[in-house]
Amino acid sequence: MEYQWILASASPRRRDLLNQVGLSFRVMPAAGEESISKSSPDQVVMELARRKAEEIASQLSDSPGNYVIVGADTVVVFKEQILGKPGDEQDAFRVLSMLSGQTHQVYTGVSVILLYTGKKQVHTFYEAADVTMYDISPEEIRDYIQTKEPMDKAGSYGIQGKGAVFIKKIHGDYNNVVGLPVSRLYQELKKWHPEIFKNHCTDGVLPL
Ligand SMILES: Cc1cn([C@H]2C[C@H](O)[C@@H](COP(=O)(O)OP(=O)(O)OP(=O)(O)O)O2)c(=O)[nH]c1=O
Repeated sequence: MEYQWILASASPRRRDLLNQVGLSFRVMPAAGEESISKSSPDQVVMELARRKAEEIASQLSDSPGNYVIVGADTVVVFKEQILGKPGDEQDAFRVLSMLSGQTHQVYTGVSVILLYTGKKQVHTFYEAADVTMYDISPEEIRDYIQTKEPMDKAGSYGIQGKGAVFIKKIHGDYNNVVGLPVSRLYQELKKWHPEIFKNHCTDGVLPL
């Protein structure tokens, strides 16, 4: 069976990560209703990821063909607070001051919807990692915010960008912090529906 892969995300980082592993896919960003009632971080990221994938699945439900739709959501968690993207620069300053010198968690939820021959199947999981930051001075935080890099990122930093200079150590999957745990995604899908990789790898390396 032939599948078309769809990344239900506007995140350039997620697009880069899927490209990195050689998948061929189309991007269809979901508007994503990101408000959610109070819940644990793992439930929050799985629910938000599922909503993004569901939104695109409903747009494609009348289109002929078979689809693999991938949605994801990333949050930072510190002392039981769930931190998404900063509301403004002041908020980014507050968040980075809080994370300075501390260890926080990054949760990414991933939801995959398979649409085939009129059927729908959903598989959702999450991955978490610990990230420890060096002390960051108020001046460094101000300079970093000037770069604008924090503004579209959960926890107000990008480990893959200039924010790398603040990272002391990480325990877990680096790509999970960037926004998509591609190895876990691959391992989950290989178990769930190995045939969906067929003919979808730009270089023929993936399975297989
Ligand atoms: C912690 C961290 C997050 N992020 C990013 C990943 C996500 O893109 C973003 C969290 O916001 P999300 O709402 O997960 O994703 P998004 O709005 O960018 O894209 P979409 O909803 O369309 O899928 O934070 C980094 O790029 N680097 C980091 O180190």
